[in-house]
Amino acid sequence: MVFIDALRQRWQQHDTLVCVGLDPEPAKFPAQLHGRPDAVFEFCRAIIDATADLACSFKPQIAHFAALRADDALERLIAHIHAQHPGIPVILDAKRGDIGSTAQHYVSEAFDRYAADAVTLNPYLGRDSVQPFLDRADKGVILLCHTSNPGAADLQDLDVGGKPLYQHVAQIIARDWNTHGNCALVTGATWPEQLAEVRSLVGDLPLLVPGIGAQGGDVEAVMRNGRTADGNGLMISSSRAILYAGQGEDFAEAARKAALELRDSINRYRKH
Ligand SMILES: O=C(O)c1cc(=O)[nH]c(=O)n1[C@@H]1O[C@H](COP(=O)(O)O)[C@@H](O)[C@H]1O
Repeated sequence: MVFIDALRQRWQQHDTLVCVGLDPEPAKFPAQLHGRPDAVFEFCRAIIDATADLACSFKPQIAHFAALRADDALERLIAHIHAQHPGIPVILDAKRGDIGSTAQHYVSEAFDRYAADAVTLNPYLGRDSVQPFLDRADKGVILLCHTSNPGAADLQDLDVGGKPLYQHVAQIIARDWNTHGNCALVTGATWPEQLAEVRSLVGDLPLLVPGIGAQGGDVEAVMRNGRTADGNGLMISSSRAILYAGQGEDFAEAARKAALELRDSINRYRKH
């Protein structure tokens, strides 16, 4: 299914804006998984199965797998999501961005090798670096606009002709790059004013909002400033606060409880 349609279906029919981030860190795994050869797969699969009905999307972060030589586990996890939880889109968080000929290989990596439904990209190299992704009209292209980290302001807030750079990024992508309707933007939960600015510039464009949970973003501020008029429009992602909510045998249930609490706290602010 087309990424954006799958996402809308999750928002509306499954009543959730929660994006479950998959950022495996073996040192934080529960004791029963320590030393197991396929621990990354087993840990993430347990989280996926425990939270699937609460998720509008899953977002594996590629460096967390590649650094562990667990690319194969990532492939199998995405295949598992598609087979066991069909209809839940997978966002490969890779933050790619390179000249067009190399970008073609990143396209194959994300969509052919890993079978992701969407990918995160850095727009710094400009339109031609993103075009091979935009051309895959059924896939989501999620571009960094105002990131969640403290250093986001260093470049993204620079004044360019009377307004900050991130506002140009938002406008150019929404107006010029979104010809197939498959673009979305990353706007961190830790910058609620900028989130409101972006929402006012891009209409109903979907926004991926990391920074809730471990980075301290506030759900109410995100909802007030980022939701669309119909109470949707957001993929509010949380990784560590869900994945490592519990360290014991019942880690998957603890993760489910954390995801449920996040979904419910978001839903309190969807329609007001
Ligand atoms: O593109 C992202 O997902 C992303 C963008 C951003 O601005 N900030 C950000 O934290 N992320 C990612 O979102 C996840 C946040 O993890 P937690 O802070 O544990 O919820 C990490 O995988 C980050 O790489």
